[in-house]
Amino acid sequence: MIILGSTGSIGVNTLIVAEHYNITIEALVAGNNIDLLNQQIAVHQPKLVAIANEADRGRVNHPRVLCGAQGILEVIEHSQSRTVVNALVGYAGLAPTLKATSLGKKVALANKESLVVAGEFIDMSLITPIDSEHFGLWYLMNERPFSKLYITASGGAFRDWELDKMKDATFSDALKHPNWSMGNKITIDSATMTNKLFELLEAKWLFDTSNIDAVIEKRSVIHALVEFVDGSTTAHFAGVDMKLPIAFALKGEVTKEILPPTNLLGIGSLEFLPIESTRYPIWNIKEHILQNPHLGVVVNAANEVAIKAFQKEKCSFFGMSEMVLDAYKKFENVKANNIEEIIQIDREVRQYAESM
Ligand SMILES: NC(=O)C1=CN([C@@H]2O[C@H](COP(=O)(O)OP(=O)(O)OC[C@H]3O[C@@H](n4cnc5c(N)ncnc54)[C@H](OP(=O)(O)O)[C@@H]3O)[C@@H](O)[C@H]2O)C=CC1
Ligand SMILES: CC(=O)[C@@H](O)[C@H](O)COP(=O)(O)O
Ligand SMILES: [Mn+2]
Repeated sequence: MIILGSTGSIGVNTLIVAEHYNITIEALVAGNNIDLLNQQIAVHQPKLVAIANEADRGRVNHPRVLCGAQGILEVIEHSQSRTVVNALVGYAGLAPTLKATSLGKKVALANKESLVVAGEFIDMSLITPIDSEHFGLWYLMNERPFSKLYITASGGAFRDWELDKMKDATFSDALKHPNWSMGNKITIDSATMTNKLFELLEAKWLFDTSNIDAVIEKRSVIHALVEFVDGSTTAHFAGVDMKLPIAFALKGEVTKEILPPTNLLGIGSLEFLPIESTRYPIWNIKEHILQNPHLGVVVNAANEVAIKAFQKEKCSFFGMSEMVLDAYKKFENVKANNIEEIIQIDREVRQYAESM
């Protein structure tokens, strides 16, 4: 197996699961965290390694180190492994997903942006999601006909803040996720509800349905619900730990305990709340983008520019969704016919967003 993004939140959890199942690690890909990568190299002895920057090559304790975006593609190209775990973050994960699937490799996909940006052009038969909600949906559906899918949202860092106070929220405020410990980008996306919008699109491509919605469940005890044609609804309860979805993505079936069972008497009351666009302005486009999922490339590109601007204090918290919604309006008539056009649209949207 090869792991793209081994030094990140998902990558580290994936290595724990891989050790649990004695899965051989053929290659590791990291960005800048060379110290952690060297620790992982010492334990897993990969044949091949890639990192983001050439300047760090000398610090990596390995004889075969590739670098940059091209280096990641070469790792995939030269690997014998049938499975690639894509735990890279953002648009940077798309080309590796396309490379792996073009070689017929299975992709255990945490990098949801691959599907948000180019789901139409990805072979879903090779994709297994590493995402708690989509694992839950798959677990519940169990190949039975359903009438509607639901995923839950924690509400993110500002779910209980006064709207007025959110106007002055900072990047570090937004990193305080109420339930999960994750990488920075997804945590910011949780605060704006962009992560949930992305997850609706992810589910559209994975399960070929737009009949899906999201509700806030603040405890993140329930991750997904499926409403079946008979009118019954089942819910997926699981602990706040990605090792369960990862174990299923790697092993297909899991026959022993991965997480402590849910203590039903310890949960207390559960509540489902609506996602309101006054607090999460990105939710204004939810219905439209579900009917026009090809516009995911626009939202993702503008969102990545907006997050960088927010981090550099060049825009406010709500300024991020203003940037995204502006770009969405500007590019609402684009439709890519192939990956080359996806790449072009991404470039144009980023240029537009950066000029705002
Ligand atoms: N964290 C979670 O619980 C969940 C995450 N996801 C999704 O999984 C993906 C990964 O998320 P997460 O683990 O939180 O992200 P992190 O930011 O924690 O990790 C990202 C990983 O990608 C590496 N990386 C980033 N840029 C590059 C680059 N240019 N070249 C090589 N490596 C790079 C980082 O390296 P380094 O750190 O060494 O710089 C790190 O190993 C995202 O798409 C996210 O939406 C989905 C569900 C849950
Ligand atoms: C763990 C996981 O799957 C994340 O996508 C998490 O669900 C994000 O939390 P939010 O529900 O706050 O977006
Ligand atoms: Mn999720």
